[in-house]
Amino acid sequence: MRFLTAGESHGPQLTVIIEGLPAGLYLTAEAITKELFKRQGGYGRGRRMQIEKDTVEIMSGVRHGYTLGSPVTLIVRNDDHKHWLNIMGTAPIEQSAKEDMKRVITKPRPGHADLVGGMKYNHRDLRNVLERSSARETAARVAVGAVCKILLDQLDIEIFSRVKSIGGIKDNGVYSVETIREKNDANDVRVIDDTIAQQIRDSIDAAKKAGDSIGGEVEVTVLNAPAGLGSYVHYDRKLDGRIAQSVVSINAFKGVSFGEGFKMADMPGSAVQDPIAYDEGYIRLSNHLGGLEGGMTNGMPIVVNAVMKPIPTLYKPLQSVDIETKESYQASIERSDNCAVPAASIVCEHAVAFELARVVLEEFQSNYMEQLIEQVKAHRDRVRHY
Ligand SMILES: Cc1cc2nc3c(=O)[nH]c(=O)nc-3n(C[C@H](O)[C@H](O)[C@H](O)COP(=O)(O)O)c2cc1C
Ligand SMILES: C=C(O[C@@H]1CC(C(=O)O)=C[C@@H](OP(=O)(O)O)[C@H]1O)C(=O)O
Repeated sequence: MRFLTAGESHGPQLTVIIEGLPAGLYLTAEAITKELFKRQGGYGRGRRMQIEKDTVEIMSGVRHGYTLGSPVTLIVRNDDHKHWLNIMGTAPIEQSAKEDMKRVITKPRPGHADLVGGMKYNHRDLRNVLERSSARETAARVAVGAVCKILLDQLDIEIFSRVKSIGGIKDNGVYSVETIREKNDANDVRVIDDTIAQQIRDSIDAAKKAGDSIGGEVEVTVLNAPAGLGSYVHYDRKLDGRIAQSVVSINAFKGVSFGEGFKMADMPGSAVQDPIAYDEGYIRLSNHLGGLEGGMTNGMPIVVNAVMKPIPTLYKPLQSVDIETKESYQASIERSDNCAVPAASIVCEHAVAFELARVVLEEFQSNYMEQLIEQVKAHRDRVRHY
């Protein structure tokens, strides 16, 4: 399975084509949209999210509610586009109004793609860069992940996420799966502890007031993935590596780890490796490694931690240089979120869902859903008795 996304942040729409889905998967636009709504929310988002009502439309590959095995095309219209008709229009530059040309961006924001993107593609208007480098694209990635979650649900594989810290304020509690499942969407910062949720909101407000931004850490959990997905035999088949690529490619994500993650550097081996036992199947007596050994799932929950840096657009901008005059200026200010960690946790969850679904479809015969379900069941039975 693979996908392509297209679309500029203030263009007419985002488009996704997903190729390689089995036939016979029950898929509705409403179910996908439900996941997109979660990404739209979250404390710290800017005004754009009040303009949009991210709603998915299915344009191909589904008939009477079921996938056909042909490419599935999804679109999400940008409601904000109507405010950008002249700026994002197709009229040749000579016909553009002087007013619009004044909105050319020449003062790159440190930490965003503006300067290097401009150098690389030889753009003089940095809007040509930011329109595509914007995390608007992550709405399309969530749409893909939502389809993947629906597919994985048919195989009893569940994926969810939560926020573990924002701006240094941590929700360090050890929570059961049931608690996380029940509480991760219960507040607008997606932490489990309500007192910490309020401290985080205050911290986001304080950063906003100071013209600053903050980042944080998120956790994605995958339950009931069968053992043996991925492979140890070659670098690009290792599932931990594939998940890491998928997650770090999300805008502003700078690090990923599994299970105990970077803490492992300070732990002895006896506290890191997970002892093996047998109880009508192979189990582990702990899950420090986060469900992955040798680039393969080991049957335990997969636990992915990921770090998002603070948003680069600052209302109190840092020093920059005007690319036309080469003079020192403050960077330009684009309308912006000041913290998008809660929204980004949803993106991360869906990026992991894509990698999981992709590896499942590689591993098992999957022209149609019944075949896939049967194959996964047979595999689970075999490894249980191995
Ligand atoms: C959900 C989400 C929302 C974001 N919103 C903004 C924003 O409003 N303003 C901004 O400057 N960056 C925002 N970012 C981050 C930038 O898109 C990102 O920093 C930029 O594309 C540069 O890429 P890099 O940080 O991965 O190097 C957001 C990221 C995510 C995941
Ligand atoms: C549009 C989304 O996020 C955008 C991501 C983003 C950026 O620079 O990454 C900048 C902002 O764009 P705008 O200037 O249009 O408000 C965010 O709103 C979204 O998440 O759907």
